[in-house]
Amino acid sequence: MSEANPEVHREGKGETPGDAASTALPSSPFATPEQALADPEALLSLLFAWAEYGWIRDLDAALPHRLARLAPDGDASCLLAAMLVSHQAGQGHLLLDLNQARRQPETLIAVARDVARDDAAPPPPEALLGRLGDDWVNRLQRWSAVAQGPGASPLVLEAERLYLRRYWRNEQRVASAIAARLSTPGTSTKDHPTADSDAARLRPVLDTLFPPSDPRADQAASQKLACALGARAPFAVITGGPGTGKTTTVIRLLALLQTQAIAERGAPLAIRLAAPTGKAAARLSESIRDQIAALDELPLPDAAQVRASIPHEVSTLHRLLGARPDTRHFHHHRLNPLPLDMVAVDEASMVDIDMMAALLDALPPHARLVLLGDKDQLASVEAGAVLGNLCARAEQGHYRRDVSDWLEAATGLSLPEALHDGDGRALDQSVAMLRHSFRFDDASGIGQLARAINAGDSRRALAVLDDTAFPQAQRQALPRANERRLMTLALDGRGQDAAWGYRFYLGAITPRPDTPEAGALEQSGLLRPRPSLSSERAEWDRWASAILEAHAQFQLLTPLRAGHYGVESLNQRIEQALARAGLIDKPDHSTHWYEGRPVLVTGNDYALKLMNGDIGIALKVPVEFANPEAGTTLRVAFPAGDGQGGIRWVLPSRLQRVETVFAMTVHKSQGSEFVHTALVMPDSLSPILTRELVYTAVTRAKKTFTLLSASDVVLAKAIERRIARQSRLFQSPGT
Ligand SMILES: Nc1ncnc2c1ncn2[C@@H]1O[C@H](COP(=O)(O)OP(=O)(O)OP(=O)(O)O)[C@@H](O)[C@H]1O
Repeated sequence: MSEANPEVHREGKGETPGDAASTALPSSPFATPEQALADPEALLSLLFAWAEYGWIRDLDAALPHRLARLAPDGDASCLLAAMLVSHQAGQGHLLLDLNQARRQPETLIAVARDVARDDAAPPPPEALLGRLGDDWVNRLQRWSAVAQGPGASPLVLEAERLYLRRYWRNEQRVASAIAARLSTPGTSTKDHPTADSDAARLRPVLDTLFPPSDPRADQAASQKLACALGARAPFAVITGGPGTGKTTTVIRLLALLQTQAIAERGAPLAIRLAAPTGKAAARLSESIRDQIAALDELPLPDAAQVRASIPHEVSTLHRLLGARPDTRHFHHHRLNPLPLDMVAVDEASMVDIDMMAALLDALPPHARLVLLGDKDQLASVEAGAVLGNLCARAEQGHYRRDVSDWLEAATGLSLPEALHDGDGRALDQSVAMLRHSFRFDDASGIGQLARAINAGDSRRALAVLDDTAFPQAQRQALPRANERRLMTLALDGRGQDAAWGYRFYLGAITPRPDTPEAGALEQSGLLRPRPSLSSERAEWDRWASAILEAHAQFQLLTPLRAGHYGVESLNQRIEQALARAGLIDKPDHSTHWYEGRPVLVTGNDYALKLMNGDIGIALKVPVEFANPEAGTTLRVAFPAGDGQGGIRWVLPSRLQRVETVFAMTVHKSQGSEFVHTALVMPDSLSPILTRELVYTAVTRAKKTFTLLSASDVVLAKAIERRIARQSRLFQSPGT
């Protein structure tokens, strides 16, 4: 099933038609399918009509247009394939499966049923695809724009799969760089211990990090095994749901590797931690501080040196690789590799194929790579599903007997029989799955809900949401006409069980005495009086920091950008409701900036040190701190991410790429967490509604999740539908 990018998807396009018209009527201004397939010019005009109808992007129509000039020997079916491969890339797929395109054309391009039946509309894509003969592949093979492997042609054809060259090259680069790490020769060397003696050397350190006497040793067993696997080979993936201890495990893995390096080489490894977005990097920076501090309690040899050698900061991948403005190229690459022995990347599900290829390219061959992430979350916004591909077999383990024996020697733990596989692939031996959530146990509604969604069990998911035994996960019906219910949730949250809406943080900006939120703010220590104009900057920082923390209590999520339940409309309607309730002062439509406006940064800005995903709040502060004469102005307060509660104050006029964020797309919420998260599900099906999307939304909630759902059917269908991004990365046996 194809998946849509929220940036281009319009609500209400509906399901793809199963029985679309196969020919246009004679009165139609558009070419018939036969005419379009017989004449490249007619096809190109039809493609532009499809773009106008919003069925494909302008970009998708432009590629065949360009190739028709560059390589005029291609016929209309070749140009159609070029459009489709571009369209597939826009949907996150690395390739176009020609076989699928012919046999299930309706799965490729979503065209609303009513539009497809409209006689005035152009013939839909499947009317053409259904007419392509078996010789489509041969025609493509003969086209000069296509090559069957390395070369300079814009397209690559490999066994009935057509790629844009960039994606083909990057898929190859990622596959071969990982394969090289999986088959590192001499794997029983000091650097890559796999021999039994190495397992014996790891054992005491692993037993210190995960003491068998710990009352939670059983729950932490998969963490201990993951640590051992991570030390065994120069490539490892650690996947697990929310709160399963990915951060805990990676910090202990670093402690293990550094303990060994210090003992054996006399010096620690050069290690960096990275994440795909600024927000994810800041969140990891915060949680590793606690994890590193927790190492203090363990009697590790050379403890102080080990702790000091674990990075305390996390950078974005862009910064690690040295992004160069306005190009895809980085400062570090194969010829100028990073001076490192190891990189660990968190939130790896958000890393697309291009970034993964750039990272592997920039790593020296000896450097270890550890990827951490939740395989069940949405894939990257850009093309590829690298973590998903790597973890496709993680549930069943597939560990070979020699590896499980080695693991037993290193950890003292034996693997369950079900995770064994005599034919396990090389990659399987480097993938560890954490199976116990320390945050959401069996009694937790969010844990139960996440499990039901992952199992594709929509009935169970609905039962959990309706079960009063699980108050942390609830749902409310959302009839389209019932705007009040939606706005009550946005403003007040659930009211009970301290699950607040936006009234909460706005109460931290302008306190309203004797309101329930004032009491709750007071209790949580977030109610600070607004500093006086003569106050020092530190005082304003503390005030803003409390407001940002109060803001992180609640976030409304939606799958869509456009339409009634899209972010744009929701943001406007919530702003109006807040203004009506006297909670914000936004005089009219033309006023974009007002005190309390929460904004989301939508692109990295290195000059301002703001990263994609950062959230800030506009606040009225002195023009000059500690100078009451200078008057006041609006500035946007962003967390400085310094671990000290520092604030970066930015003038609104300097912010080029921000949007209001009362509502946020689920895609943009990846890498963030909020105490109470609410998801609005639209009332009609669309390809964007998938299991991964619902799971990602639910797992953004730290304590409470509310679903606003217009239709049980839409929710059930979404949970049953999986994203299947097309790529060949580690998909075939023998890898
Ligand atoms: N072995 C353990 N023993 C006790 N507590 C643990 C253990 N592992 C993790 N925890 C606790 O569980 C919580 C979640 O752990 P952690 O942050 O490492 O998980 P995560 O998978 O990285 O979470 P996230 O979903 O935020 O990515 C933390 O409070 C952590 O201290």
